[in-house]
Amino acid sequence: MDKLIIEGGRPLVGRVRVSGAKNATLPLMAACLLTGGRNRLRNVPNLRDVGTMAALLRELGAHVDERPGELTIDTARAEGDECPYELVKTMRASVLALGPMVARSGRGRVSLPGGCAIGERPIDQHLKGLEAMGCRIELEGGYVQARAKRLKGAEITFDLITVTGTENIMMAATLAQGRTVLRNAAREPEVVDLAQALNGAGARIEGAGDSIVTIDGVDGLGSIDHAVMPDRIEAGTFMMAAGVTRGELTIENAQMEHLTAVVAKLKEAGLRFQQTPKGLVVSARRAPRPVSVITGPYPGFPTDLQAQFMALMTLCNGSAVIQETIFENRLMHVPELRRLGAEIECGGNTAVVKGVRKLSGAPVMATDLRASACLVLAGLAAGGQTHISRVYHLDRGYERIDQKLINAGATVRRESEPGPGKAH
Ligand SMILES: CC(=O)N[C@H]1[C@@H](OP(=O)(O)OP(=O)(O)OC[C@H]2O[C@@H](n3ccc(=O)[nH]c3=O)[C@H](O)[C@@H]2O)O[C@H](CO)[C@@H](O)[C@@H]1O
Ligand SMILES: C=C(OP(=O)(O)O)C(=O)O
Repeated sequence: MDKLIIEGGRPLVGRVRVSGAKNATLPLMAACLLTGGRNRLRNVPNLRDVGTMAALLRELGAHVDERPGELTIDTARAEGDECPYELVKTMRASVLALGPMVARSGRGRVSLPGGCAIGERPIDQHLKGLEAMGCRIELEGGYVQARAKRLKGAEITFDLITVTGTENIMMAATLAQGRTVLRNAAREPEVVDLAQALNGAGARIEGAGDSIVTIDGVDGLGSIDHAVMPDRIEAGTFMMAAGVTRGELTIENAQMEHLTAVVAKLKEAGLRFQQTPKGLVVSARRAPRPVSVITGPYPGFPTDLQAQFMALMTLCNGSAVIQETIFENRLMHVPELRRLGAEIECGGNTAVVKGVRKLSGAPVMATDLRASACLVLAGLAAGGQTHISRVYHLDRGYERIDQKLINAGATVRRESEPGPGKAH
């Protein structure tokens, strides 16, 4: 297990480049199962989760060739139909293989993902969608088993907005017989990226990015050849890094249109944004103004940036209220932020952050991916040394973050510490 040691208290100044999005890459990799051919994904981030999804595809019989920034995934022989517990327990997104497996071969077995640090995260909506398409679902021995002769198009209204649920059913529907209409679908840009890649391979998906998505099933797909969209959560994290250290970062590859709600809040807090030929320049000169946020499905404020935003607000000149509405247990960074000197009161899923003048370094522990990013930001702003243990969480979703921060002037060191690793 690695830990990060950050010598904080200095502004970050320099350039950072945003990598391809984890949350777009994982469904795209699963989508390759639908094609039964040789697929190419570009702008792929080098992340632990990408390695796990590659291992899962290999387990199913695919040939995966990993090169820097690129994956070739040949699914001609991917006849396997079981995603085992050992892989699913380290990455919930493994469930994205279920829809494609059933669509392709009429059967799929996936270990039930179960809860994780941020909440219970059931998959009932994925299963409801598959059942509506004619699947028989059985739960047995901790596994979900789905079977169908050929999936049939259906009208499906999700009870709540689910990102991977929308992606799973959208993928399954591409090879179903007839038309599928998804209502109350997730509108996240990663859903759009997936639909574009599938349409490029011959799928007939309309409306991705809206809450109603229509998919006309086809008999087969050609190959996927697609460049993964930039990671909007990583871009947002860097914006907040500039803000919390009162520095100036030139962020390359940031897509502002995916971050409208976030940029609006950061501007309210006093951060400055300037689009230049070299990238998006984000800067801050003084303590942020207090700004309250409520997380919501896209285009709302993303839950995956809530913790990092809280790190920024710990140094605001007033009080900010931060409310998490997507996951029931996603404020675990609060006690760790307090260890760095933050003043935060929590009630249920709401945190009231009373800005302090400065944070000071301390040993802290990362509990999940975005909580880790929040602690990195707070550590960069805090005077003295912050030791962040369990950074394997961070490595699930941020490509070489320590190196990127060092390039922007941060003093960060990675050390290994004894003990077993666990992803969730
Ligand atoms: C790989 C990936 O893309 N992960 C993202 C995806 O996760 P993921 O797709 O797992 O998250 P969902 O959008 O499904 O979850 C939203 C809420 O719906 C609930 N729910 C979901 C499905 C279901 O069948 N039943 C149910 O009750 C969840 O417990 C949660 O409370 O979207 C989340 C919300 O933006 C992000 O935080 C994750 O980074
Ligand atoms: C919660 C996240 O990811 P996952 O859905 O893969 O656990 C995240 O990216 O913040």
